[in-house]
Amino acid sequence: MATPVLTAAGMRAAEQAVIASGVPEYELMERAGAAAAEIIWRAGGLRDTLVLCGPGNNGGDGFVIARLLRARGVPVRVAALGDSRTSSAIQARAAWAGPVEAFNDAEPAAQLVDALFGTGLARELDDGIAAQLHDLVSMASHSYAIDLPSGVETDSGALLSPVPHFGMGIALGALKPAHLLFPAADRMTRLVCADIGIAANSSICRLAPPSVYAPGTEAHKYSRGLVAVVGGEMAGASLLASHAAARSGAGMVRRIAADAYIGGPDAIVTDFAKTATEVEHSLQDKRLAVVLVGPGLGRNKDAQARLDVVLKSGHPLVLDADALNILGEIGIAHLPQQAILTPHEAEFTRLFGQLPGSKIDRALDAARRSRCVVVYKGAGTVIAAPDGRAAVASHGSSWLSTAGTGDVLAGIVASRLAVMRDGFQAACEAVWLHGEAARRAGAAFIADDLIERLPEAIASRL
Ligand SMILES: NC(=O)C1=CN([C@@H]2O[C@H](COP(=O)(O)OP(=O)(O)OC[C@H]3O[C@@H](n4cnc5c(N)ncnc54)[C@H](OP(=O)(O)O)[C@@H]3O)[C@@H](O)[C@H]2O)[C@@H](O)CC1
Ligand SMILES: [K+]
Repeated sequence: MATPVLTAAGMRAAEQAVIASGVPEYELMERAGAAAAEIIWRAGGLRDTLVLCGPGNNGGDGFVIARLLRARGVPVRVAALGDSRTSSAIQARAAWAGPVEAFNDAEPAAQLVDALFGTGLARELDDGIAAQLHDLVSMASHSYAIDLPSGVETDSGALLSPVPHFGMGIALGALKPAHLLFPAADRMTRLVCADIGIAANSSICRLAPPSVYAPGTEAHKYSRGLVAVVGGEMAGASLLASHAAARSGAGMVRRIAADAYIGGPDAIVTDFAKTATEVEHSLQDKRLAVVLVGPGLGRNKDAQARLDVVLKSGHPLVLDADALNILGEIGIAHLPQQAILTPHEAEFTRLFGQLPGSKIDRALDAARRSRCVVVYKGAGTVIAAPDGRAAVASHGSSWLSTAGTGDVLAGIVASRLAVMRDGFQAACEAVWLHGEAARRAGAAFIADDLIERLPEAIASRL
């Protein structure tokens, strides 16, 4: 099941709904503290522990954690940043029977629990606080960020001040955008989400592993989907995209290009189309399920003419690379509805300008404006649909930052769209399969290696 992602305001609303149903706020704090203490106990056992508590409810969680770990025999010290300011945090502090040290004077411990700030962080940490937190985390062998690492902005994943790298992030009740968006997501080596009995409903989810279906017994190449990849005069990128599409489940792939290249897998048919009129003629095939345009298209007048006939073809479209760059110049008014766009950061800005908000907000805004599914690529790829659904991918590999991997992704998107026809689902499946192929390819791979791993990635989800 997809894990929901809630903003700070969404989390407060979910919390208020539970409180309105008769559960006291302090009970939620006890649940949160108990769930986190259980995780820490399992990971860290009887290690010497220092719990850092802030002034709000995140600090309140810290006092509960300290009390429950101590009850299990863990040697625990608590250091607080001033007085507790909320009624629940005051109650949790009162239930902690041990001493409370001043944060600035706290000595390091093998295990460090950061309960300074969570979703209520309003501004950057003072330099002294950030430096002390950094030192204590780096001197611990085990470190845990309660709800969020102190210093990250909940909704955007930005670092408001320097944030150390934690061994584990323990999200309370639901994931927040900062658990998946970079740079914050990179500050937690492992991430777990503790259930505290809050119904977290959201149209934004973490990208989940898909269920992929094998073709039915009646299937044939056209029922499984014929994908056309429209390229230009340079073969490489459109070949990569075509090859990736062929390895991702489509029944047949046809490359429509102006280059004279005749190598590549024999299963891929190349239509030599020197002019836009010839491309137009090739696209008149009613059996086409999806057309991908962009990889290797080029940006000259001829490329624009080719793109133009694709946009007018009436087929479901996937637009990538040079197609997005040309659209960035001529404007998104020319886009047919319900296409899938796969921009990286620079292409996204060219298409939509500088939009405000988090990467999730920007992707959703772009999807609404363009009435297309938007796959906003990069570390923490966000897939957004015009109806408000969004999925955030957090399991990509940093080795994906190499030439041609975008062409491969575009090919997978086109192929999954040909197989299933739902743009948002197809894009989600494609991003997951691309990430999984990268994980299986290991280190220092090239785009071609990813394609070879696609059948295994698909097989793992059958
Ligand atoms: N939602 C839920 O369902 C549940 C939530 N729970 C927990 O509650 C947490 C949210 O608690 P929260 O709202 O009290 O905010 P929190 O993060 O403790 O910080 C607020 C305090 O810090 C202060 N402050 C802020 N920035 C500062 C800075 N830079 N430097 C210094 N001070 C700064 C701020 O002061 P102010 O801005 O008002 O001056 C205020 O006093 C959440 O993450 C989770 O752990 C669970 O217990 C149960 C279920
Ligand atoms: K924290």
